[in-house]
Amino acid sequence: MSVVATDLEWGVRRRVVLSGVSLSVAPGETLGLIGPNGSGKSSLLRLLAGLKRPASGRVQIHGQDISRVPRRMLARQVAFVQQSAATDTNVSVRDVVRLGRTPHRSALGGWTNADEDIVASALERVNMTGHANQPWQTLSGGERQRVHIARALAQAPRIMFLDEPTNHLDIHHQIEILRMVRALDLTSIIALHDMNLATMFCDRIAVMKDGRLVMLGTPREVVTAQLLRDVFRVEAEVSDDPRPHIRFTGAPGA
Ligand SMILES: Nc1ncnc2c1ncn2[C@@H]1O[C@H](COP(=O)(O)OP(=O)(O)OP(=O)(O)O)[C@@H](O)[C@H]1O
Repeated sequence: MSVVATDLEWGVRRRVVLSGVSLSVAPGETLGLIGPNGSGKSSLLRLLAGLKRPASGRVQIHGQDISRVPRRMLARQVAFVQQSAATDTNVSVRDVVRLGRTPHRSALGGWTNADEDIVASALERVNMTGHANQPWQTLSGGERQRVHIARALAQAPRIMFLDEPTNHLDIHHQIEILRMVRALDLTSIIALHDMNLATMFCDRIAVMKDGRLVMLGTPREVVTAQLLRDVFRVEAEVSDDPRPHIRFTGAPGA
């Protein structure tokens, strides 16, 4: 499913947080969202997923304005993996992943074997089958992150939004999770701080700065020494074989 944003504006009280953001993500594409702290990545993801309403502008998913799509229908199509999301504490890992099935269940329909199989396979995909009966609150930070991703997988969405999905993960699981998301037959938009991971796993990269989208293109077009200096205020060398790879050399003037 495609995601198209047109001229989004959003703010809090009198402060403008996002301004003039337009972008278009093709069905099946993996888009990376990068930018310094506070540049508006999470806010933009929330607007694109329909969790917040823009002050002006609009978001269309599969050609439909999401402000007109009923919430339940939207929840069947869109999954959102938040940064360090809180979950009710007194539940098992399997119960957390079962929550992903909620939008697909009818008011009268019970829990089916098909639901249980989907939950089991979501746990398997993130390597958490052995933890299925463990209380949620006893998990490590990285394990929680993987369970949140399993919950999103159990939702069987057509579009997945992920806000810093790798921030608690060891390098093996960072790569595994991004490889898995990329291999899924869905559109994904992923806010990431690690630019080398963004260049490895994203078809295109969008760059946010001060609430504006300042660049959008392939990793090769976007990830340059100039961009790293202008947007992130770091000096770096970017090699280009076969994808851009960044070696940081210091802060400007350091
Ligand atoms: N509900 C809110 N109330 C007040 N300010 C907010 C709110 N939501 C976001 N902001 C502000 O908007 C700006 C953008 O925040 P956002 O979380 O979108 O940035 P980000 O690029 O995701 O940052 P990070 O890389 O640190 O996660 C920040 O300055 C933040 O303080």
